[in-house]
Amino acid sequence: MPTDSPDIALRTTALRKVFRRGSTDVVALDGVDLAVARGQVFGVLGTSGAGKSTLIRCLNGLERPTTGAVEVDGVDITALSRSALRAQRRRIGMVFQQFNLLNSRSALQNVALPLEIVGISRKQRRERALKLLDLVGLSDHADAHPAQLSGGQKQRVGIARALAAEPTVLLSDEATSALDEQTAGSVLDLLSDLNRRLGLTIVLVTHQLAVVKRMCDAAVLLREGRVVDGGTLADAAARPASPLGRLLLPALPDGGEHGAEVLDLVFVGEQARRVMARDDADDPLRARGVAVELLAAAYEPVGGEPVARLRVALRGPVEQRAADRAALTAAGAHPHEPETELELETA
Ligand SMILES: Nc1ncnc2c1ncn2[C@@H]1O[C@H](COP(=O)(O)OP(=O)(O)OP(=O)(O)O)[C@@H](O)[C@H]1O
Repeated sequence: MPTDSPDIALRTTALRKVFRRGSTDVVALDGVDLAVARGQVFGVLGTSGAGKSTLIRCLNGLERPTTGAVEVDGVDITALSRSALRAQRRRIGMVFQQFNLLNSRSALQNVALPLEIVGISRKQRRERALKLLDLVGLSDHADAHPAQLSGGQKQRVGIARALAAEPTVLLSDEATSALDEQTAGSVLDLLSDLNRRLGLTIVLVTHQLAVVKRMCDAAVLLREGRVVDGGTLADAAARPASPLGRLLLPALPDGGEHGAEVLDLVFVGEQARRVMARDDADDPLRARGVAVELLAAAYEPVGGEPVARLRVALRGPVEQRAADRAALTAAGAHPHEPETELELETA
């Protein structure tokens, strides 16, 4: 069934996957709804066991969901015959944590492999693979074998291979988790570049918050097979009750403050810029005579938008504090109750 909006590259509806383990059912996905807009970088964030791998396998057609739909380019891949599914699977390019390159083949031959499988001529394969290697900055390594390449270079080959069949969506399964920070950064920069230059839709499945903060326009947080929160990162950061937003906020140092009401203020976008510039004319901490004391501040881009988080103490009497809160909200702050930093546990 076609999607109602042509701008959705990938959609899941009420996706459910139940595994039978002995005499018990394991619900790996429990009604997952995703809508990834064309050209978006979309994050799927979750702890170990949340259902990320199962979701990936359903998205790329390796696993049939128990119920629910997976639409790629408006085509429900769960309803396809085997041969139609094989063809449609090319619409999703995969990048893997461990690269999954064939060691016996050169970089060029690895990139050309998906084209070989669909019967493209040797000459055309070579031309296209060379173009793709150039796109990922590896044109001078076409004849190198994986053993002669660094981790970052291997992943670039993996990305070029994933793009060979001109997919609608590039699905990255922890693609930078096995790389050191600097190399991971350059691979993420490459993905951002491909997103911008080619308008490539990218889904990043990861347990790394930093990857989502740096890369994604929007994300969902998966827990025990369910989407517990989602949306654009800036919106999530601004919503006090958002579990995703709380994970995305810039970290503040721990430290108790006694004898005062402590509040976290979150500013997003232009307000965040003004607050951090401490521009007296606009600073909501100074405006309106609010009696707050700044305890700590942190600033970070989240999903391309600046986010400032300030921890303040309200010192006045009860009525004054209520007025201060209202004034801060009116000045664009989103008050959050401070709590122990939420960590996304890693596997
Ligand atoms: N083939 C299977 N048979 C039975 N149970 C499974 C199977 N695959 C996954 N599960 C169960 O489904 C749940 C989700 O697993 P999944 O591997 O999708 O999580 P994950 O988020 O990818 O975790 P990780 O990051 O550790 O890989 C887990 O409880 C897991 O034990």
